[in-house]
Amino acid sequence: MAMDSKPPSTSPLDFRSLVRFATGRVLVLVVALCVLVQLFRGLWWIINLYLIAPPFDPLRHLPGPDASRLSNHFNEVMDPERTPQTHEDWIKRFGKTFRYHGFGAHDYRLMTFDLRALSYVLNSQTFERPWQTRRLLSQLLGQGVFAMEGEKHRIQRRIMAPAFTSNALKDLAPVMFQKVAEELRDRWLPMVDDGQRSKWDFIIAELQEQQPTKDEAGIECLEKSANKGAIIDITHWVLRATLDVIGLTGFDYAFRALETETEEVYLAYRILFHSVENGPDFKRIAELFFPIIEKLLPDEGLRRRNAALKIIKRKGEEIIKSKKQALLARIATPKDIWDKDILSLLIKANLSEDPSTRLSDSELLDQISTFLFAGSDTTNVAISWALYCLALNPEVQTRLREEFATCHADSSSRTGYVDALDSLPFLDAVVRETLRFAPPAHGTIRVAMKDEVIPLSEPIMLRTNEFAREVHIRKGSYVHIPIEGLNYSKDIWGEDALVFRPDRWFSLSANATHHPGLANVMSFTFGPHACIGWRFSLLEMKVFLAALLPHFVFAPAAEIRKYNTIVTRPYVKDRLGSGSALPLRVSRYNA
Ligand code: HEM
Repeated sequence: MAMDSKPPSTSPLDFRSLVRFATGRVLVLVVALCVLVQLFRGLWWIINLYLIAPPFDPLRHLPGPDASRLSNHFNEVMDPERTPQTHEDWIKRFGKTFRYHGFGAHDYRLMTFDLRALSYVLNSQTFERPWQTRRLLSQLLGQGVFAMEGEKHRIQRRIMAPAFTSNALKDLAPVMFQKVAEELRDRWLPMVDDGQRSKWDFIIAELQEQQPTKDEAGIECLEKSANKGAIIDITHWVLRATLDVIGLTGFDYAFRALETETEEVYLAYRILFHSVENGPDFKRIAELFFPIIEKLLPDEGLRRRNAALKIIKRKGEEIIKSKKQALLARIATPKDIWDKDILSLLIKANLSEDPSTRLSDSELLDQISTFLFAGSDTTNVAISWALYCLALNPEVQTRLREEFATCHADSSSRTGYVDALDSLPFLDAVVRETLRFAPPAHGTIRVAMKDEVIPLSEPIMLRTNEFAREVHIRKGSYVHIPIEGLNYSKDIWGEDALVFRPDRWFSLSANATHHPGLANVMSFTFGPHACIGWRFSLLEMKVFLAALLPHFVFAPAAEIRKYNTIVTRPYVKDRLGSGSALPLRVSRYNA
């Protein structure tokens, strides 16, 4: 339709039309200008990102693998099936500090295995978690400690620290960890005795028909234990147990996940776990950068996730309310173990009169989500990998079982149970070796908040053929901290770093003894954002192994591969679509 652009004539009535006409024109002009400005900004952003900024990025001088304009190294640095080989190759070719490419040739990212550089980055206020990581986590967990930086983060850590001291954990262990671990054992005993069959029996039979396993150790174990016991999906059961543990120890809340899988908060968490298990697809990644997509194009997965979050929020509010009342009513009584559980500490901070340490109701709720998630998913994976490593190493399994037979807790002492477990050197070695060999978090990222210079312990040769003792990095650049790569570093762990060998913990090299990582490994990182729950996890792993190993023998049932979806999870090879699973053949141990 043709537009009439002739201005109307000027009678009083026409004057109003003229004003309307002019206003309309001005509005169109303003909108067009705004669109133009935005287009120009977008264009400038793209030109700057791809053409102007890269030639001035100081990281371009670093050695490292090259990528073409649109390719990237994400698979090389994030796929745990490839990273050990990639890291080894890159360290050989480029040294301990190099750069790789993120979203294309323009995107230089620093990766370093130099412990001095890492200490600098992880301890410095200049390097924060990138907003993309924080947004991803806050979509699931709200504004908990994971999403915080600066002063607010420091205060939240200080509030929660007393819940994670060795003493506080010693009180919780026998009551909660042990109780749940023994319940898991009691659930498995009849399954194993009756040779109960699950969907994994059929899937594995099908896989073996298609492709018999070639792994000699696997074949040997399979033959020895064939048709004994039951095939149990370890991750499925251990996640139920670890959710029960963190529910009871952290929040005095019984999911009863081991007993029955019907409790609504448990089911809501399963939906959340499921939403991360299969890794983010293209739409989820796009939503991270442009949250408006979520609103414009909601999908079934998003609706399920939001419904689950609503249930968690409602239940969380109920838990907080009843715990607040109980705490206020008990304030006059002598302190008991609940004074130091996570929720009591959070509620005390919520009730605090000091505004600098007070947590708002919504912050309190978000912390609950954070701890339920961080405290169950990671330990589930850690305990599952421990049982997998033992299944592949029957001699280690036997030795550990023999050590448990020598362990007797002093039941008259408050800390007797934990002290007894802590006195078992081989158990400690197996737990640390599992965390080194199969770290639940494959890596982490920091972003420079301003231009910075990172010191190095060893000089590097730049592409300009000059030596450098420091790396210049500009605001907005990413630093990739390769947790698994550092756990496999031959410099620190020796030539057999890629082998699961708990005995290494009895003769550590100087580099490993002085390792800055918590528990001497990189798995919990270090610095102000390091894992607050590291002691909790070590103890939980020990308690579960102590409850299970004296009763069961674990053997491999299928070929397993690692896949990274927030944490490094086990999957059955060629059955990735079935979700994360670790089927092991579990049989009774008869002494
Ligand atoms: C084997 C089990 C675990 C592993 C491997 C693990 C690993 C990690 C890692 C690597 C980080 C730091 C990430 C970074 O630097 O960007 C972290 C942070 C954190 N972890 Fe763990 N974690 C485990 C268990 C737990 C448990 C049991 C809890 C709580 C009960 C917990 C709570 C947290 C919290 C709250 C943070 C954020 C700390 C902060 O930002 O200040 N984790 N964890």
